[in-house]
Amino acid sequence: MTSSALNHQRNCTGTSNGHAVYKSGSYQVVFTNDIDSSDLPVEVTLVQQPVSTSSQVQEEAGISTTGTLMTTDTADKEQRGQTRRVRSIARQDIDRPLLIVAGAGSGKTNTLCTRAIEMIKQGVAAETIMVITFTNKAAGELSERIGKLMEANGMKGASPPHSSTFHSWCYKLIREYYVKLGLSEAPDIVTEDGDLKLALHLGFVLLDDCHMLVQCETMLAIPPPDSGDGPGGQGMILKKDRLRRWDAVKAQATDRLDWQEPPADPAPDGGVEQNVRTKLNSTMLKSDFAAHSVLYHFLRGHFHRIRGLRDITARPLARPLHPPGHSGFAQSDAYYAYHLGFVQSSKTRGYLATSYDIQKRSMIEAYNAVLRMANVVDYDDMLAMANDVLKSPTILQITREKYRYLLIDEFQDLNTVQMDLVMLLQKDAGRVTAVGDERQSIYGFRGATCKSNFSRFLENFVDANMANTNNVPRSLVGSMESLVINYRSHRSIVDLGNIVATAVNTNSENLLTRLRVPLQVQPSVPMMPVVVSSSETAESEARLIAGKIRSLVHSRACQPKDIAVLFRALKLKRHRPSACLEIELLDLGIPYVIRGGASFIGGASVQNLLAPLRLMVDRTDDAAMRTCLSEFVPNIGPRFIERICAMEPDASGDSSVYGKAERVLDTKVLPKHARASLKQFMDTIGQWDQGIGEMTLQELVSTVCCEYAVDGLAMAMAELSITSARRSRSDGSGSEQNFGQKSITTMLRNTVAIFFSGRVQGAAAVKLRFKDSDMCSHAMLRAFLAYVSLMAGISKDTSWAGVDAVVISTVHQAKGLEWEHVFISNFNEGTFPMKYRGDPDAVTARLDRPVEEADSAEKNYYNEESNIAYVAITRAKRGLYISVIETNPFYGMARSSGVRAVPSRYLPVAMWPLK
Ligand SMILES: Nc1ncnc2c1ncn2[C@@H]1O[C@H](COP(=O)(O)OP(=O)(O)OP(=O)(O)O)[C@@H](O)[C@H]1O
Repeated sequence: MTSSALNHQRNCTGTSNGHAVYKSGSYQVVFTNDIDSSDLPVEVTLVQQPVSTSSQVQEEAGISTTGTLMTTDTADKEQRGQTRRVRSIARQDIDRPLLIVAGAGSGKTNTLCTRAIEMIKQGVAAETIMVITFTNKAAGELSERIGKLMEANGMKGASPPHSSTFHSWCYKLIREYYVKLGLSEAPDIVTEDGDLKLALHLGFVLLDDCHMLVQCETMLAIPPPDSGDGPGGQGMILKKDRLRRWDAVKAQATDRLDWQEPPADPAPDGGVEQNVRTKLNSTMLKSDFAAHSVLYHFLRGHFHRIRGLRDITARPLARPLHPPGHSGFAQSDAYYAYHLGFVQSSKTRGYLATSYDIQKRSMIEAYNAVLRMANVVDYDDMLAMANDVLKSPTILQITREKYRYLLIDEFQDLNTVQMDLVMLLQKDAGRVTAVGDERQSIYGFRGATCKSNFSRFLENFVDANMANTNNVPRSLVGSMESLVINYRSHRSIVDLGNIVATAVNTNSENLLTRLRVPLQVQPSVPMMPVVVSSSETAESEARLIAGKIRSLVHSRACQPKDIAVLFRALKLKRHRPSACLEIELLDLGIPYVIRGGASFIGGASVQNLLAPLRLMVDRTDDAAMRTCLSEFVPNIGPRFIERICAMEPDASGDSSVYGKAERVLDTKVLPKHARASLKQFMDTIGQWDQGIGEMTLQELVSTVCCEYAVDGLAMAMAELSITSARRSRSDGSGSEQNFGQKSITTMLRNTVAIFFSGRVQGAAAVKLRFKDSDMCSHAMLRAFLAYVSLMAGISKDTSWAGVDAVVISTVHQAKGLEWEHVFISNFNEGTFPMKYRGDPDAVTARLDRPVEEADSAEKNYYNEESNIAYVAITRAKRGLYISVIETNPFYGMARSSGVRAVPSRYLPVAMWPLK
């Protein structure tokens, strides 16, 4: 018997209105099934007792409460009281430091914005105020809130304070003072998708099998044949086999990368990617020794790593690793992600400066060297370089004058370098306001130094405005305020947040634990139940959530954009945890967008199918053409694709792969059977293109699916995860294969339907006034493809901002945001928290961990995991729906194994779904 069932037996106390009622402590658990479809899993609703848990939690924390509901008058008074309180905090001496430590939804950001307005009211020039946060979205929200407050305070039209992210502010500084960094021109920002992966790829590409590894090692250790420099360079007699091997290395590299002889001068408009290629090409071809050695180290770092990986997984790298845009890229994406993740997190944590092992160091150094050669900076560079710029006393003075007041949101997320920047700017003046919440510290894995941020603030800004009341030694206190009322959420959501926040055994009693008080709710806030549901599988969970979303949207309780579904992670190996939900939402015609992870619709199986359509709107889309060649043209493999790519551009300079494929048909470069298949493909695309204007978009998409959907099936099965693929639908569609194919086809057809539905407010379809009965045009097709990219989380196109769609997001990406209704998927052990694997690389090494706590890595890890649960819960304003899956599909708990998944430890036992 499961523990939830035990709990069921223990607590059942009778029935009420047809529902079984269970009591546990101060909870009332109502066993209900209020969802229309009878085959849905049973849902359990937690309703708190009238004298709510708020009072219990507050009493335990020593906070008195009457626990009674207030009248409207009282609520108004309460509201006015809070407004006064926020103002009084905001007005505290603006020239002195202020630290506000408070829980989720308690108005920290609000208070920060109000303080900026107070500063302007008191005569501070707006342009000397800098309000700073972490993400563009949060910075945008800050601007919006400040704008509204300015309007409310009669300052409409006046110039607002600067609001920026740390990174964009640092980048501005670097661009202004790049000469001080010894750079000849201002660096560009490396692009996540292209350049970073390319930098790593340049190492990988030569190393995709053992044979090549050995060759690279040998060949790169000696200068190439035409070298005049380097050790043993001049006059060195190279044996014939070595010469041959060198040519072989170069030939393979040429094949893989479209390696070209570098032009005399890099094309000025060639872009960052071209520059990286050109410079590294020349290191190979011209054998400039210094650059050659950089490449050598770069490669060395990688193949040690790759060998290590190979040992761990005991799997050879069977597939070549492909550059972004190459048709095989999706498969190798995981490798890039792994290596990029490693390099970036290592840089952030500053391993380079510590005694990290030599291979890893050389890998990072080499990676940095590639970026420097291309004169691009990544996000870590921006911070470190800004710190370097500010080492100049003159620049520091100018910058301090320019930004006299600094206001920081999400203070707990600063890393050491960001904290150093704050100190550099404000240590003497102390005109700094910081707001934060230790409970929302979830970026330890990226180097955030939460605890030391607070203590550094307090130690450095000892000039206290006022002491905190929680027995914090006055000598330590800079200036603190605690906001204790949550203005965002309904009572039961706040209660659950408090339970998660207090249930966790935190580290020893420290300053912050003394500052931490449970959140209270506005007494006037009505009580809405937190809904806990239990589903058998990921598929039934998806149906349950999608069904609930449909009822919310249909009942006009809210719009799709007021709803979020939060996942702990959106990509686990090759599984896409959101895949089932995406299918269900599309089935129901509900638009969605993905934030912070990979979606099923963004995965290779669906995106490959869109490649022919992409080609139709842009024949020069080489990535789409390569995808089509490798996925949909029989008899054409990687070798033939490279032969096509190696064709010369035509007289007009057309160097597109599509153009080359057309020309290759008139040559004997490919064997007859391959040419025949290629011709058939090109004819099909040509026919479809001619058909544009004669069929609707729906017909066009259906035609493409009919022709090609079956080809991407294997990948789709993997992405849907085994359990999804095994699902047999009630419509009797039968086999796994049918299901996969049907899913993809239906998904795309449904996506088209949503595109036209007019639901996607602010979207191009609406702006351009397309109708589903219109014949498809190139403009319509382009808009549709842009929409799919947005849904998939691939696009960063801002013209789609404000799209009315359900947000599917990771918890990390949801930080600082709020929605009317929040669903949390898979609230199981193993997901919330994710299992500690004891690997400091992967999870929890933190710079702020004192030496004596070194053995408490696991404890720190689970602390941060509980913060993640806390952040997820506290994003909800009105409705919180927690879903437990009984057979957790992502952690090997297959139903057949008989192992039942356990609800998350953060869910009080009284709330466990009963079966
Ligand atoms: N004094 C107030 N009166 C009414 N509503 C408020 C007040 N302060 C904040 N709110 C509302 O409560 C919600 C949360 O506010 P805010 O985002 O400022 O909190 P926060 O402490 O920064 O939250 P988090 O740390 O979870 O991101 C917002 O919807 C905001 O409009």
